[in-house]
Amino acid sequence: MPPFPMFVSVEEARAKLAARLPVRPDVLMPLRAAYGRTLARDLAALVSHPSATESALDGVACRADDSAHASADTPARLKLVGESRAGAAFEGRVEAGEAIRIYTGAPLPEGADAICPVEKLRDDGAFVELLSPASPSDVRREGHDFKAGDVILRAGQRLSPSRVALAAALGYPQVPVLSPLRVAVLSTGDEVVEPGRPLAPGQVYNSNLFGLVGALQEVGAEVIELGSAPDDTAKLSARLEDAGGADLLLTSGGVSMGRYDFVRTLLVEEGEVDFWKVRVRPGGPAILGVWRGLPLFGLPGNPVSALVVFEVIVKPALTGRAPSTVRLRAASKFKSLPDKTAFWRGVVEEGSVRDYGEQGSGVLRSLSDAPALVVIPEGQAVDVGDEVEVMLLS
Ligand SMILES: Nc1nc2c(c(=O)[nH]1)N[C@H]1C(S)=C(S)[C@@H](COP(=O)(O)OP(=O)(O)OC[C@H]3O[C@@H](n4cnc5c(N)ncnc54)[C@H](O)[C@@H]3O)O[C@H]1N2
Ligand code: MOO
Repeated sequence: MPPFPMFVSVEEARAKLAARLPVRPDVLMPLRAAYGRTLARDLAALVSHPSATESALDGVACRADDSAHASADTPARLKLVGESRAGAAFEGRVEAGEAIRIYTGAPLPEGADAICPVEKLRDDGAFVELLSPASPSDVRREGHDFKAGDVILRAGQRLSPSRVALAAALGYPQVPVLSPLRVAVLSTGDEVVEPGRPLAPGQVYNSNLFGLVGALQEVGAEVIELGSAPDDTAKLSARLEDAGGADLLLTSGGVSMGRYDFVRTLLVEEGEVDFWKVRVRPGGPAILGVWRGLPLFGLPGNPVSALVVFEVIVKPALTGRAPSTVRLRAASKFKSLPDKTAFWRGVVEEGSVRDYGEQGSGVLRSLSDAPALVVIPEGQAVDVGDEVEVMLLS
């Protein structure tokens, strides 16, 4: 028996990796640089939105009672007493029988409680005729979206474009975010070649490095690119030593059963192993350990396995969030092995999901053509028409 756990579940693998990551300090970051970062604290609104009760349309503001029976045949005739523009409010009060011109986002004056849009008006300069009743529902109340003091954004949320916009709307020029994790990425294998160089038979372009750098950037990590290392323990160690300042070493390849699987032997012989092998398909041979004081997660070399294990284990550990899933009807059969959760590449069509067909771990097109992972827990089979859990990848 090896002196470390083997065949851990996906959840155990996530938890063990998360436990190896350092706690990240908060930093205050200008909002314009914060896209993609993770909020470190809840954000409460500093102001209300809208900041005043305002019009949702271009038209006139008046009292609803004055136009309750207005129609094209019997228009309501009201006296124009002014206008309210966004940024230049009407300071007076709208009395019975009066209206003001008003524009979208402009403050509603006192006395008025309804809006009639320009399409339903005749305007002769001094008076307006409303051809249909002015509507109170076209008034946006102060604080209708959020009120000052309401907690609107939450710690742990990733700042997507809409959340960055929302943080600005709440009134924050800077936001507290988690300082990014620094992740060093290294591909291994004598056969791995950088694109742009000639490829001899038996060699393969280093697709894992590019996929993993992109996946890390997507989760807001700071990436240290280490390129690739040959199947040689001394050279592998030398490359990993270049990862100065990294919080995590992320490698691909060299973790399975072969004699040249040096990432595994490096951890077993020179480090500490938290686990080797996960009850997952694809990606079973993944390994986690510590080498010279740094956590090292070894992804399998097969390109689909590397990216799937990143999505289902590494990304949740880095972000602290389990993958979000949807439930869809299966349009083909799916099954897993008794002791492995399967992540099938699936195609989503018309609200259901079908098997992509080619499920080989070396066929990257299965992920790029079918960026949906159908999750089949250990020992389960799914029939056409059953509901399945699906992770939608970007
Ligand atoms: N006897 C057994 N053999 C294998 C087992 C097993 O249980 N028993 N597991 C298989 C599984 S599952 C996987 S996944 C692979 C994982 O192997 P390694 O992590 O050791 O990866 P390598 O052997 O180094 O490479 C596998 C495959 O991927 C290609 N590769 C590697 N790096 C890259 C890269 N950066 N870019 C593109 N492609 C890459 C490599 O050329 C190989 O074709 O082991 C099975 N074997
Ligand atoms: O998982 Mo390996 O990941 O089946 O090729």
